[in-house]
Amino acid sequence: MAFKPTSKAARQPQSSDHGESAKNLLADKKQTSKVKVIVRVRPPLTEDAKVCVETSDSKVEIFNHRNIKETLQYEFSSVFDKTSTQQDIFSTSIRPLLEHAINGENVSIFAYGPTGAGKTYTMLGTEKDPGMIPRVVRTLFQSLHTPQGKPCEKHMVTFSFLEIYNEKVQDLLNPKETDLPIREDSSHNIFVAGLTEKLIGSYREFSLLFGPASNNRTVAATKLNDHSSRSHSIVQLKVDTWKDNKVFHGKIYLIDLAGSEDNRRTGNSGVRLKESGAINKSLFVLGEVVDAINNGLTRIPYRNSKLTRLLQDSVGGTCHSVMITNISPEESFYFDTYCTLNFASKSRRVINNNLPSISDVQPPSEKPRALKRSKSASDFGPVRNKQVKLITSTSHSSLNPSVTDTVSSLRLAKGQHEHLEGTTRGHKQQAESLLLQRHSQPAHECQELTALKDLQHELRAVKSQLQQLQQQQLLVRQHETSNASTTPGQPHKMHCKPVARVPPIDKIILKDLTNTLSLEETTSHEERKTESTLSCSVLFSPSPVLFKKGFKSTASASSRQRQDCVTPSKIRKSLGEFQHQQQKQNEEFLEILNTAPVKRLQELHTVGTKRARLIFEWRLKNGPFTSFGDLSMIPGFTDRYVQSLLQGTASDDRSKWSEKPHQFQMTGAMSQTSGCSWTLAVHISMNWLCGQGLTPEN
Ligand SMILES: Nc1ncnc2c1ncn2[C@@H]1O[C@H](COP(=O)(O)OP(=O)(O)OP(=O)(O)O)[C@@H](O)[C@H]1O
Repeated sequence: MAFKPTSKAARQPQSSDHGESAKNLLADKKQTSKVKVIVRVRPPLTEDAKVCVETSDSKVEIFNHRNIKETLQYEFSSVFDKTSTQQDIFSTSIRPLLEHAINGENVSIFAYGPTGAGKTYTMLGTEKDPGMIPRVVRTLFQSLHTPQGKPCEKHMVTFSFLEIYNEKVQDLLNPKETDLPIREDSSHNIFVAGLTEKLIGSYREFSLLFGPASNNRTVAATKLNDHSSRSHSIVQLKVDTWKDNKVFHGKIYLIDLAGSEDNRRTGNSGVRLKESGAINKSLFVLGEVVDAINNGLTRIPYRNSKLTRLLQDSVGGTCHSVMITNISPEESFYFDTYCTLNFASKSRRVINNNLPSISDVQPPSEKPRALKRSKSASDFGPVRNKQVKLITSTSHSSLNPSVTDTVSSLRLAKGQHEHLEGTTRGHKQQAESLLLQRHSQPAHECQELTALKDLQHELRAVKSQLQQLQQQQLLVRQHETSNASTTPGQPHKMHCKPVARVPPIDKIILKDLTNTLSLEETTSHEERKTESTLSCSVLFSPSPVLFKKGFKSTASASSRQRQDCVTPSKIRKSLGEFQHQQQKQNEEFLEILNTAPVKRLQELHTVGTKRARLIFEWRLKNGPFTSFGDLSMIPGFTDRYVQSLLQGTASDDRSKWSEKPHQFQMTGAMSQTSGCSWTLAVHISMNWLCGQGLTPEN
């Protein structure tokens, strides 16, 4: 190498004496380049795994757990499915960026995703199938070498390797340095003071340093990944280029982020739990930074974490960034995938598949219904596979919509069940380890006592949620069994209890509402209460399509008039609208919880400054709320408070409604299932079938 490293202050590509290229760069500075977000779906890890992710062109689809009639569709710059190779990703999305670094611009490439989704595989790869890091270095040197394969004297490359672990910068080339400061020079270049920089002239020189240094990375086994990366590992390549007696400084960051974690599933405790808090906080801030850049905001919160502070001169501005979002296709990772897609893409389309819901159970139609979208049997993973299969098996007679829908319901209930079981196990482990600590230390020294209390509290909430789901699962399974045994052409039967017959849901709903109306006739005051209790949150006006169209409009009329007015189709429609509205409101509320600043949060009903700050801090530490249930994990947020926050009513209202089992169940379902309107639908319908003193023969 003919050139010595230049001073850090010289690492400013936009200096006015950089010649023509620099002028162009200066002109470009006005434009802020967005972070390109691509998605990679890894192959299922076992052959018989059920998958829940479907990809097409630049779109990713998953089913909507809040409403099984719907599909969520996300759009990205590019989507790489399970068959994609490292070479595909490198040649289409990464290689074009290298030219920018050689021209003196900054480039960052980072892999984001939940633990076990394939980030390390994508960035590092294997010996046989190298990932982005080795490919970038190899290709960079190929570009910098002369056609004869000799190093070109116009360029110089320095290599550094660091990790950010628990918000501390550690030098992986010199592991003794464990907490290096991040600084900014007078030209706004960001650098790590004291970080080892090694001059490298070939890929071989790089691998000789990189291999051993990788062993210094902090990895540990979690329940979901035996070699889980517990830190953000960052390869830094500085590329200095001399041209026309001027020097251009480019920088490439190659980042394997630590996995975004749901500690309820990873079973993390103690040190792992602390690591996890730091991981989730920095990823949350990274998400905010990417959002701010992609939305063209002027204030970008780089300083809120070490990771984003370090990336300040390499993400946004004139820099070129690609975020590779890794997701797992297995159904067991559904909630991770759902959160990751929401993180990576702030916009999504909800597609109504127009399938009947479990509350729409009807006798089979005469002719098989055409599938709305004519797709192959592999369409949308096993959910649709199963539907297609079931449809085929009944195609000689009639399509029984309830069977297909119930199967989806059951699968979802199973998914939630597994999720909660994982959660419960995780909490138990955490509680056990904290208890151990408690016994081994004097009480006043045990800093984790508060955490233990919170965990025990949370554990109780999760257990009751689990019980709910188990009951639902049982009911749905009974329902499925009865449907599956329905022979083609026969009227549809639904078994609430073994071998029991139940009339079509229309009649049940009508009867149910008529009962309700006669109850309501006794007190119009209670009717008003019902409305407010049913509203999920005081944030939203008490809903009520159901009441506007059903209960309310008929409450003052005579019983006969009411029956005329409340037709089954009206009620079904109202129910559908109600569920839809409920779901929309829930999503809006979650959105507020996940995005609103403290000032906005404190405007929510019963949320003062202190609680708003607690919500905000929890979000910072643990990432976005995935459901309303998460609220009860915030220290000081009791179940009772969360319920009253969601319902917007004093908690003692509930007891009044226990007189009316269907209403009580509706509110109960909403609060306990974190606003999952699908569960609400199951509760309503199952309760209609089994509760209210309705025998199946009625
Ligand atoms: N595209 C792929 N093809 C084949 N196997 C893959 C692919 N992606 C990931 N895997 C495998 O999946 C497992 C988990 O991958 P990996 O360790 O890269 O996950 P990760 O997202 O880095 O997890 P963590 O955040 O916990 O470190 C590994 O066994 C890996 O070999």
